Amino acid sequence: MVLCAVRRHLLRNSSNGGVWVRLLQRQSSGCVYSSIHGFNQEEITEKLQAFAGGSIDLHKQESGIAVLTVNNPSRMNAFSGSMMVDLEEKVSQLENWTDGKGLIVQGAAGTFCSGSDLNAVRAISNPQDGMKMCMFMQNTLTRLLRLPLISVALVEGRALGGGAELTTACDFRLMASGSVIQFVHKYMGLVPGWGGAARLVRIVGSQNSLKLLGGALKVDPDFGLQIGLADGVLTAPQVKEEAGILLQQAENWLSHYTKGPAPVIQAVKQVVLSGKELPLAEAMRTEKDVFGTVWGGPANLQALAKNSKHK
Ligand SMILES: CCC(=O)SCCNC(=O)CCNC(=O)[C@H](O)C(C)(C)COP(=O)(O)OP(=O)(O)OC[C@H]1O[C@@H](n2cnc3c(N)ncnc32)[C@H](O)[C@@H]1OP(=O)(O)O
Repeated sequence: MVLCAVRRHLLRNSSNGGVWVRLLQRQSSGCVYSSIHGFNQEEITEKLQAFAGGSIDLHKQESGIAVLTVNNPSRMNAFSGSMMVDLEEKVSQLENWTDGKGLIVQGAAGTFCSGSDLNAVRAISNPQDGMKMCMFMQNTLTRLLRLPLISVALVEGRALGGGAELTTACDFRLMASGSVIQFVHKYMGLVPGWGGAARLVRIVGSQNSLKLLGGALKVDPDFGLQIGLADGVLTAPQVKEEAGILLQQAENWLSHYTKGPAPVIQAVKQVVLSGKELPLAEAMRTEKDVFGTVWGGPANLQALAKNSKHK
């Protein structure tokens, strides 16, 4: 539905150089829930803000790769309510980053994320509030996955519960040696609610998903590679002083896919996303429209002028 709107939008503007800016703006409405589903963004934002602590830090780099850090180390990077609101704001900023090409999502201080802050969970343990929080996070994580950036979750330490769900809102997952992704929801008397189950099925299939959720299995890097949850394994540094090495390794890995001009990389993400999310005919039409944004564009004309050979 959203990409259909994007496609119509592109059609109206395909001869215009500002098309990508408008495409990005349009994507910010790429939510699953709106007022017609009884979702009231202001109301839940206010409620979440009451559970403070930690932050989501965004660092945009010259390379076109941004780093988003889940930062609440004293609680193993658990998501407080204010961090959920913070994440939504950072996703909005990324939607408007016209020079962006890639994104790395990591946790602070050597671990990824231990899910919802259990203190907040206890305070809003009624189903109504739970579902409002769930709609808020589904909207945000859907927008994160739909960013016109190639995204990677860099998993170090543990990704538990909502933290495991967050990894599925990225295009790829890189696991550091010794790391674990675990959908521990069953142990909490829950199922995923941040869209993690729906995305997991699309990544590892329904058989593997049933095993991971039903057994709350610990996914280490080898198991992650075997079932397709992990896309690569990185060697975790032995000493604290070398902590930045892992991020560097992840940037090197990602740069293989983000090398090139931003409009082309963003177009790559867009055609793959529409192929994944839309029925075939609509995906084809979207692909044609996105193609129209790069055909005859600066990168295309430069390549033609160079008479490129691809040996
Ligand atoms: C969307 C649904 C969800 O996400 S439900 C939440 C799912 N997550 C969990 O249940 C994680 C529960 N926590 C744990 O299993 C352990 O704390 C893990 C992460 C394995 C770390 O163990 P360990 O290395 O022994 O450290 P620890 O337990 O002493 O933790 C350090 C401090 O962090 C805190 N912490 C940890 N996780 C959370 C959390 N999700 N919410 C709130 N606080 C959390 C611990 O309570 C502990 O705090 P303190 O030092 O005792 O004050």
